[in-house]
Amino acid sequence: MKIDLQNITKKYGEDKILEDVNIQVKEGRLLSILGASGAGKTTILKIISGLVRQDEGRVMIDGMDISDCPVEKRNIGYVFQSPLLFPHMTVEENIRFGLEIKKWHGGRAKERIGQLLKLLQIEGLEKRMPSMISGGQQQRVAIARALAPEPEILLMDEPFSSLDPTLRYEMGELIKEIQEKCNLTVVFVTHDRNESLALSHEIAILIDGKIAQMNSPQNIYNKPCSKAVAQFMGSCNFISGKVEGGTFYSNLGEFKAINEQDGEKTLFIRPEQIRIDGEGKEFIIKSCKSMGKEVIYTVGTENVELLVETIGHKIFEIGQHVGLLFPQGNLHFMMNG
Ligand SMILES: Nc1ncnc2c1ncn2[C@@H]1O[C@H](COP(=O)(O)OP(=O)(O)OP(=O)(O)O)[C@@H](O)[C@H]1O
Repeated sequence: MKIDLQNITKKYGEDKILEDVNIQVKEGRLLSILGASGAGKTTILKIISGLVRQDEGRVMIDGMDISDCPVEKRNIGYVFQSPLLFPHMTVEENIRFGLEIKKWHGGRAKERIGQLLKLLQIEGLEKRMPSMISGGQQQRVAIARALAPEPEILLMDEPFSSLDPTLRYEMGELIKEIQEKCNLTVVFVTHDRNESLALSHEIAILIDGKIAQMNSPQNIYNKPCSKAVAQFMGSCNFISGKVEGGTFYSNLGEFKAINEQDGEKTLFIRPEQIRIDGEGKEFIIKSCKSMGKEVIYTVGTENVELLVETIGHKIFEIGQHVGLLFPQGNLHFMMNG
C-alpha cells in the first residue's frame, strides 16, 4: 500500500511540531525518517497510525483519505522503541493477542502464529514468558505481534535503539528480509544515520518539524540540499566560492563546475572522498586522529582547512607537506545559505 502524507501540520498547544510535511512512500518500500530528538518523528508515525490527529493536511493510503478512520480500522502495524510485551503472557499468547482484531481462533490462529515464529526466527520460544527471553528476542516477538493481523503497512519507532550494535545490525537485516518477503510498506524512525543508510530505499530528513530533504540514501549522503542535511549525515567540508562560466573559484583553487549556474556557491565534499597524495607539496598535515579502522587528518594551507579520512594505519606525519586529490565525481555544489 502506498502512503501519501499531504501538507501535514500539527501543534501541541502553541508549539508547532510539524509544518507542512509531505511524505510519499511507495508500496513495498522502506522509508526512514531521520531527525534529532524532538524533531517530530514519532508524531508523524502517530498521525499515520491514527493515534494522533493532524491539525491540517491529509493522510492518504492508496489514494484514499483515511484521516477520519479510527486506529483499529486502519490495519497498520506499529512497533515501539521498547517491546511492550504483556509480562503475564507467554510468547505465543502475546503474538495471539495481535490476532484479536481479526478474530482468528483455533487452527487458523495456530497456523498464523507458526508462520510468524518462523519468519521472526523465534521457534522454540513460544511457551516462555517475556522475562525468560533476551531483549532482541522480545523485540522479535513484538514485531511478530504487530505483523499477526497481516498489515500491509508497518511503522517502526526506533525499534532497535536498546540493542547492542551487532544485534542491531542483525535485526536490520531481518527487517529488510521480512519487508521484501511480505511486500510491506515500512516507515522506520531512527536518529542513527548508519542504520537509515543501510536499511532504506528512501530517507526523509526531518529538521525542526519540516522535511529538509527526501531522497535515496546515496543522494542524501552525497548530494545534500543544505549544510544542515550534510552535517546531519556525517562529517563534511564546505568551501565557499563562486561559479563563473563552468569553473568554481575558491581559496582551495579552481574546479570544473559543469552545468552549474553562475553565482556564489559552496563546494561540499566528504572527508573520505578526498585523497592524500604523498608526492604533493601544497598542503600541510596539521593534526591527525586515529579512530581504529580509519585516520582523520586535518590538512590545510594558510587560507583553508579540510578534514580528510583514510582507511588503515596512519601514514602521514603532522607537519608533512602533501597534495590533495579531489575526484571530480565527488564534487557537489550547493547554494550558499
Ligand atoms: N502529547 C504531547 N503533548 C505535548 N507535546 C508533545 C506531545 N507529544 C510530543 N510532544 C512534543 O512534540 C515534540 C516532538 O515529539 P516527538 O516524540 O514526535 O519527537 P521525536 O522526533 O520522535 O523525538 P525522539 O527522537 O526523542 O523520540 C517534542 O518536543 C515533544 O515534547
